[in-house]
Amino acid sequence: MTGANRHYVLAAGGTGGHLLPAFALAAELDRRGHHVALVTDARGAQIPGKPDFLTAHVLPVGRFGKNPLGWIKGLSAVMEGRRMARALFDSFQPSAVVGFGGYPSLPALLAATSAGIPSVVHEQNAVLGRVNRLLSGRVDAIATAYPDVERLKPKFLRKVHLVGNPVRHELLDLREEDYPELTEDGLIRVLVTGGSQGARVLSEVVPDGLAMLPPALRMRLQVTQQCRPEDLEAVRERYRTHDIPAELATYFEDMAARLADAHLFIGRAGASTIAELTAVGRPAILVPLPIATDDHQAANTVEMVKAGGARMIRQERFTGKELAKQIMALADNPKGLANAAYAAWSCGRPDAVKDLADLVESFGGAEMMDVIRVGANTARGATQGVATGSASNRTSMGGRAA
Ligand SMILES: CC(=O)N[C@H]1[C@@H](OP(=O)(O)OP(=O)(O)OC[C@H]2O[C@@H](n3ccc(=O)[nH]c3=O)[C@H](O)[C@@H]2O)O[C@H](CO)[C@@H](O)[C@@H]1O
Repeated sequence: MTGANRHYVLAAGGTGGHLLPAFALAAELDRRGHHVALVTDARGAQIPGKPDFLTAHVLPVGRFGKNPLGWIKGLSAVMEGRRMARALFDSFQPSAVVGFGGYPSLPALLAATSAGIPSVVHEQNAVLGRVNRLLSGRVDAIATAYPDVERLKPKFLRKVHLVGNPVRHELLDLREEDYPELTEDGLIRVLVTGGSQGARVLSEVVPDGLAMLPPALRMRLQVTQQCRPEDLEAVRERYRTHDIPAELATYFEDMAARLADAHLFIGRAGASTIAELTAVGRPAILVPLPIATDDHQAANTVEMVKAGGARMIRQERFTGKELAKQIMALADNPKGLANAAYAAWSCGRPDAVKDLADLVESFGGAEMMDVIRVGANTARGATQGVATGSASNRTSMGGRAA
């Protein structure tokens, strides 16, 4: 489709939420024979998971303080970052620059757009982040993870390409596997995680909430729960009191195996968590982080909830009683959880990294944007005039019809 041996620069900063999709795209572009460089900040350079071939170029962070001095400092860091990015582009000669959000994205994309280098931003959440918002008028394309993205001006919809969020291979491999068997009296395995940092509220509410389920259901529970280190002992004690078997850890390295076994997920609504649940097809009770910028975790739940694959509980209403009520609503008949699993699966975008790489590759050669207008995988995306990724992700569910 396109020639190999092009050069691309990816810019992402701060947290794994921005860096991990950049690493996934870097690996895909490298696999296609291109050269890739990363522009990040000091924090981003420490995030584990960077492919070995990827050289990281560190830019100063341009945080804008609230007072005039903070503003001047922020602005001068952005200008310095822009100058450094421009010097890198002069020697590396990228065909396109791709920003994933976080502070380093801003100077890198400013340098690209002012030099006439094609530019793309990828938004992982269902609300356009601050840096992506600032850049949306200047860049050539906006890749999104959800059909509806808040805080995106309608006049920029024509630049939008729905691709999804990249998901690790070992999780994608589970997409064609069946939902784990759920018999009338067999085990119900519940997985609870709070995102990369864990979440205290899950430790406080989930054990007692599960204990409020009717005895016939409660006796079948087997829990796997991520807890912050300081909460581990108290949570262990709660489960012991309720006589519910539970395996607890501060972080599970084997998420693929954990999700493969789980009948139900309870946790936060970070972008990767949602992408993984919908890639594998697991029903969920989602409790968005209330302090997430522009309430983006609540927005992230909308598609899954509408499809019937998840229930959302606001943290201020997240009590044991409410949790038990929502679980009962999901598992209201023997096929309830399996049906919800299928609904979750139908929201998955397993071709995210491929579609994003196709979009990026469409720059810099004779071939242009039409190559990624390959289908319409949501009616809403189509009516908005949003170019979408591959439609192939919606055709089957590996024999898991409920
Ligand atoms: C607290 C915070 O600011 N979170 C933001 C952060 O996501 P944050 O990194 O907190 O959460 P995500 O859901 O995006 O990712 C969590 C990742 O950790 C993995 N995991 C989790 C627990 C565990 O025991 N083992 C494990 O491997 C999950 O499988 C997943 O891949 O960036 C995302 C993308 O911008 C945002 O949507 C989130 O709102």
